[in-house]
Amino acid sequence: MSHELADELAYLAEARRALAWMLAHARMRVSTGDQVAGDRYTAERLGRMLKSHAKELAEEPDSPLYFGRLRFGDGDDAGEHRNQSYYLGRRRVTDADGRALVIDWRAPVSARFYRATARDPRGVTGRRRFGWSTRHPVQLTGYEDERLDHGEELGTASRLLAAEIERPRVGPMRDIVATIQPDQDELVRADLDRSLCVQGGPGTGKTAVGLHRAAYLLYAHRRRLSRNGVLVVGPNPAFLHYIAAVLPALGEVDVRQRTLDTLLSQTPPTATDTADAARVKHDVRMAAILRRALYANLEPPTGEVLVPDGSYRLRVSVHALARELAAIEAEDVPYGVGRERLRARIVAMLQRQLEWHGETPTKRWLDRIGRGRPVTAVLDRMWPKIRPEELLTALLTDPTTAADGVLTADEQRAIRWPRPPRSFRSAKWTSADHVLLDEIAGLIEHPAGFRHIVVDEAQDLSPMQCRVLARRSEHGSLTVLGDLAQGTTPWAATTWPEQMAHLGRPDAVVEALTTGFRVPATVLNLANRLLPGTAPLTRSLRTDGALRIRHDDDLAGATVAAVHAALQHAGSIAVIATDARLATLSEALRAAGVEVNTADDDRHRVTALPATLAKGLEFDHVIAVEPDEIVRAEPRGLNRLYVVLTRAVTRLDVLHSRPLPALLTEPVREAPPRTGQPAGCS
Ligand SMILES: Nc1ncnc2c1ncn2[C@@H]1O[C@H](COP(=O)(O)OP(=O)(O)OP(=O)(O)O)[C@@H](O)[C@H]1O
Repeated sequence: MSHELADELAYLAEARRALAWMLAHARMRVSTGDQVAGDRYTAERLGRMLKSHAKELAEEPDSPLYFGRLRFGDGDDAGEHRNQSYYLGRRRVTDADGRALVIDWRAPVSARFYRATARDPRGVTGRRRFGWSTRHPVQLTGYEDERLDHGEELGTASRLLAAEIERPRVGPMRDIVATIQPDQDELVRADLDRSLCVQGGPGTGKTAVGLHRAAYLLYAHRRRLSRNGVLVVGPNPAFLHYIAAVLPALGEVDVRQRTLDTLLSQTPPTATDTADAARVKHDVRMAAILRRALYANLEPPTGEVLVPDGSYRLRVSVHALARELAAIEAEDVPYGVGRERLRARIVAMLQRQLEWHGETPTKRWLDRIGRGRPVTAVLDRMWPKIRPEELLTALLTDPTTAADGVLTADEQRAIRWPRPPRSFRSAKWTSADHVLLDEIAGLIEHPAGFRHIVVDEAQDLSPMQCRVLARRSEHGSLTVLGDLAQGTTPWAATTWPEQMAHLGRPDAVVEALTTGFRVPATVLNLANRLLPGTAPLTRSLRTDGALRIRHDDDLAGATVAAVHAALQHAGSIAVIATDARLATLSEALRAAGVEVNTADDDRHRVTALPATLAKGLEFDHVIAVEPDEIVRAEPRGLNRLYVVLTRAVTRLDVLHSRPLPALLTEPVREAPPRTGQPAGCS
C-alpha cells in the first residue's frame, strides 16, 4: 500500500471516529433535551429536532463520508484557504474540538471543487476524487488525482465519473454530489433571486440539477426557506416516487414534492374532459374570461346606505357609493380585498358623519357598523361574496356572456356542460377544472406562495397551469427545467420565452445543458431521427450502449424472450408500450414466471410501464414494444416515442410487428446547420 493511501485510510478512520462521537453526542442531547428546554412545547420541538439529527447521523456510516479533497496552494488566488486542505462530503463532520474533518458540498469553498480548471485553478493545486465500493459496509477503494498546478485536468474523462454514470440503476434516483459538472454547478448555485430556465436533451441532468439546487438553496438560505419555502413540481406520482429519495439523502426532508393535480386539490378529479374541452380550458384566454365572469358580479348601487344610530341617521349616498366602487375597481386588488375595501370606505364615510356630530366612534362601534345589516346588505349587492365553484358552475353551464367575443361558438360548445349539475355542490370537476378553480381563487385572494419552486418537465404545462405556479412564486423565484422536444401534451410549449412569460418570468435567460449522462450515443442517434432538426444538441458521454431492433409477429413472446435475456445483465428493466398493449404483455410475463413490479410492490427488476408514464424515468434496459402504435396513440406521438426510447441507460430493444415509423428507417437527412444554441432553445 502506498504511503498516501495509508494516510487517506488513517484520515478516514479519524473521520469515522468523529462521526461516532457526533452520534453519541446527539443521542445524549436527545435524552437530556427536554430537561434543558423551558416549557413542554419547546422541549417537544427540540426533542424532535435532536432525534432527527441523531437518526441522520446514525444512517451516515453506511454511505461514503466524503467524495473529494481539495488542496490549496500559497498563491493570492487561494485567499483565506492558503495552504489548506478540505475533504468534501454530503454533510459536515466535526470532532470533539469543533474541527471540521469533512465540509458540506454546499459550503462556498466547495464550489472550487466543481469548477476549478487547470486554466482557472482558483487557488486549487490539487483535486482528488475518492472511489468507494458500492457494497456495505462501504470501503475506500482508491482515488483519482488532478494536479491543476501541473496543468492536469480530467474533465469528463474521469474514470470515477465514468464508473458513476455507468453504474447499474436500481431503485430510486441517486444524488450526484460527487460528480456535479461545472456547468451544472453554475446552475445549482445560482442566486436565490434568479429565476432559471434550463433546456436540455434527455439525460442531461436537468432533474438532478433542480433537486441539488433545492438542497443548495436550503443550505445557503436556511432561515428564509425554513417552512414551506421550497416546492418541487413533477409530472406524475411515479416520477415523484422515483426522485423522492434524493433530497432526504442530502439531508433535506422539508421540501414539498407534488404533481400539479395534488398541489391543487386533496381529492383527485372526478370527471374527464373531452380533448376539445381540455384544449379550451387550458388556453390562456380562459384567464380573461374568468376575470370578466367574476367582475360581472359587481353591481352599481341602487339605493343609499342608511344606518340608524341612536338619535342619528347616518347615510352614504348612491353617488358616493358609485364613486367608491369605480375607484376600488381601478385599484386592481384581489376581488376579496376589493370587497373589504369597499366595506371600510363605507364605514369611514359613516364615521366622518358621526364625528361631524361631535362624537368619537370607538373601535367596537366601527366593527359593529361594518358587520351590521345595512352595510353588509349593500356590500352583498354591489360586491357579492363568490365561491370559485359557484362561478365556474355558472360559466360551464352557460359560457355565452363571459366568453362572448373571446371563444368561438364551437369552443363555447366544447366547454359547456351537456347536463349541468343542480348546484355547484354536486358538480364533478376535471383536472383542468381544478386549474380554473385555482385561477378564480387567485383572483379572489392571493394564495400563499413559496420562496422557490422547482418545476420539472415544464414544457408540458399549459399556459393556465403555468399561471398556477406564477401565482405561487410572485414573491419568489423559479427553476424551470424541460426539453421542448419531449413535449407531449396538446398545449406543450414551443418556445421557452413564451412559457416563461406564462410563468411570470418573461425575462429569464434560457440556459442549456448539452452533456448527456444517460442515453448512449447509438440510442440517442436513433431517437434523434424522430425529430429532425428539432432534437436538442446533446453530446452523449456514453459510448457503451447496445441497440437491437427486431421484427416479430409474436410480440408477447418476443417481449418475454427479451426480458429473459435482459435479466442476464445487472440493472433495471422496463417494458414500455401503449396502455392498451401493456396488459397483454404483463400477463405474458407473469405467465412466464417473471416478477413484475406493481403499484404496491416495486422491489422487482422488471417494470411494465405505459408510454404515457415514462417521462423523467430511466432504466438500464428498455424494451420498447410496437413503436408505430405508440406514435399513433396520440397527436404528439412522435415526441412520446422520443421520450420512450431515451429512457434507456445501457441497452435498448425495439420490438415491432408492424412497420417501424418511417422516420426511424429513412436515411438521415442532412439537418440544417446549427447555430451555437440548441435547436430547442429558441
Ligand atoms: N454530473 C453527473 N454525474 C453523474 N451522473 C449524472 C450527472 N448528471 C446527471 N447524471 C445522471 O444522469 C441521469 C439523467 O439525469 P436526469 O434524470 O437529471 O436528466 P434529465 O435531463 O432530467 O432527463 P430527462 O429529460 O430525460 O428527464 C441520472 O441518472 C443522473 O443521476
